[in-house]
Amino acid sequence: MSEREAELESQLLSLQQEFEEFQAQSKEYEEILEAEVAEKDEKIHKISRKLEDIEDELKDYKEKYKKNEHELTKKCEEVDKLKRQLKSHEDQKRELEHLNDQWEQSARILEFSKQDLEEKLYQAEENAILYKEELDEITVSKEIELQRLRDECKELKQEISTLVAQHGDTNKILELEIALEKATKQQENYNLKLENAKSSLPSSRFSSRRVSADTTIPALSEGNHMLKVIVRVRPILELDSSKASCIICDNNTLFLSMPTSRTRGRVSVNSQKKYEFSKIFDQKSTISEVFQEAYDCIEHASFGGRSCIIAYGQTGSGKTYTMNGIIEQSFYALKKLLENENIKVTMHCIEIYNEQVRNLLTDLPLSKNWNDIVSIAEIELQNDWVSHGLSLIDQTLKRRATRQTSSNEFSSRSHLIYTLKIMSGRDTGIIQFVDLAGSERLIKSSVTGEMLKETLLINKSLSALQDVIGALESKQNHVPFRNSILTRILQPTLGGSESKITFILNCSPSESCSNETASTLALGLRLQVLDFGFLIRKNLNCEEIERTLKLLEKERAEKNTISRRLDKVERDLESYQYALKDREVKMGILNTKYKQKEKTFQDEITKLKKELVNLKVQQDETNKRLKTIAAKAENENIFKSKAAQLSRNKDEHVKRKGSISPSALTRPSSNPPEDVRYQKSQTPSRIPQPKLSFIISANSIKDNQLVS
Ligand SMILES: Nc1ncnc2c1ncn2[C@@H]1O[C@H](COP(=O)(O)OP(=O)(O)OP(=O)(O)O)[C@@H](O)[C@H]1O
Repeated sequence: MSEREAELESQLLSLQQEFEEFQAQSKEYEEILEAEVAEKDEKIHKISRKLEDIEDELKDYKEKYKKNEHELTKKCEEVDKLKRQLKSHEDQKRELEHLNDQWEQSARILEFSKQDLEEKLYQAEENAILYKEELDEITVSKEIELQRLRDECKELKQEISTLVAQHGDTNKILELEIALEKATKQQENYNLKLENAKSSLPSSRFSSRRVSADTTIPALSEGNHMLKVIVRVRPILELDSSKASCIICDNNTLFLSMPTSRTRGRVSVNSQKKYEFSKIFDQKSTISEVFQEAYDCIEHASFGGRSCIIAYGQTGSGKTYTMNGIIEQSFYALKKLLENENIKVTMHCIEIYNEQVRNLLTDLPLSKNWNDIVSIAEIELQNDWVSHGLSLIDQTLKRRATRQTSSNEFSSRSHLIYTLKIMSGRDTGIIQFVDLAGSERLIKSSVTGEMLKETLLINKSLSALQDVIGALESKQNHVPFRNSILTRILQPTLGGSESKITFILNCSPSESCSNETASTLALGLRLQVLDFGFLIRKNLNCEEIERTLKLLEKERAEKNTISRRLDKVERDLESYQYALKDREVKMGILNTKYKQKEKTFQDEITKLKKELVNLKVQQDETNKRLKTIAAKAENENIFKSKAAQLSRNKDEHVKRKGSISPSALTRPSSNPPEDVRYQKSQTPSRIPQPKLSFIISANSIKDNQLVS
């Protein structure tokens, strides 16, 4: 082997070694890259999956949002509809108020004409007395004349008989007989006139007053219902938000100051309403005074009749306070009235809460099955029935459902009914004491949720009670007792044919309660006018009065219908206003929720976009590195071809050596060929190429995917 050959061989060897090193290095590098690419692949895959999920979720939310938007539009339309309804109700209310004003005006006119008629009646009665006196005088004078005629007749008869005896003159006898007949006829006429005058004379003022004093309570219907409406005003208390009083009582007239307009929340003008009731108890009244007015109910029950004492009014107006006092006094009064009777007394204490019934003498829960509860709840009181009954009532008061409302810290949220049955022989007297739940205006009480349901049900049962009384008042064939549990339980005493009812209107004098007081008194007025005409008709028989009363009655019925409609519209208005408020609140919550969700999505999308940008940067870096590797592989290829060229040159040189002299072959070459010098730093030939093309293509695919 020549020196040149050995040199080339060593060069080749070193190149081969260098190439192997490079190959090993590049393999290592390739593995790292492959692992890195696989990892990136995995990450990209995961992210694209997450992206897809998020896109799906986004799509879902967009759909939901669209749906909610649709719902929102629908709700907005509903709100608009409600607003329109509200407006029409307000218009209706205004119209009804106008009608009411008109009615009040015509009622005032009728009241005047009633007074006028009463005046006329009084005059007629006065005249009747004078007429009677005159008639008495005439009667006396006529009786004297009659007596004179009788005497004359007697004288004539005697004269006739004397004449017949003395002369037998028939003409004279005939003349005298005619005169006698005339005198007799005249006497009969006088008698007849006297009788007629006596019978046509109206009863005296005293007698008509006596009749009305016997029937002081107006009848509720054709039957013998007797209703008495009384008012009790409690004093101003610590709990009242306004200590100013809006009520002035003057005997049985009550003046109520009402704020009529408000400027920036401050009352600017006050109007005064006047009410008249058969009895008004002012702030200083005692329970004994109030009880005196309910006494006839107690007496009636002690005789086996049906009686009902009801306390009505807004929450905190003193219903429970008054009713407790009345119950206690009633028990003692009944005991006194029935002292010598052999009686059996039963009692049940029922609470009606949210149209469910509870026996307050047990710990059993509320139930819808009112009939069963009522029949089971009845218990017989012991011999000392007064103290037994009162101690049981004490227990029930502790069990009653109460709640703090805007107007009362311990507002009773249930209707409480105590029913006492007094059995004596075959007679059974029943008396019901009813402490109604506080009536509250929805807007003022600003209630929501469970409390709202409670208030709505209380108001519903109170209006059912009004409807029942209204039906009894207008003598309808159908009385809607079935509309609420309250009216069903009160049916024995309200619906009986000989019932006595005392309705106590409890009022708070606080200025802050003037609206509630006005609505309590309005109900009282409706009750008070029941069958006023019936009472008058019973005692008087004047055509004009009859006509006027009929008119008055018609007007009253009309007014009551209008008032009931007004009440209903007001109630509806309150419910609508509440519903509107509720919907607005719900819409607000929904909007906030949407906004929150939208923000969360936006944040997530921003985060993902950032991640995507980071990944792209990483991908670019990887691509750059791959490109460097590809360039290196390119160089390697060039190096390989150069190495091949070198080996070909070597082969040629060997061949040429065979033909050229050995000296020429052994001459050392001071300058190795240019390409060999270059090749020294390159990779030797016949070394397997790293599989870079795969990596490049795989990465370019990923790159393209990411870009897309
Ligand atoms: N005539 C009165 N004299 C003094 N205090 C009274 C009088 N009437 C009521 N009160 C007091 O007023 C408060 C409210 O009365 P009460 O509980 O009887 O009202 P209510 O109408 O039954 O209320 P609710 O319907 O909310 O139960 C109580 O503290 C009571 O003692």
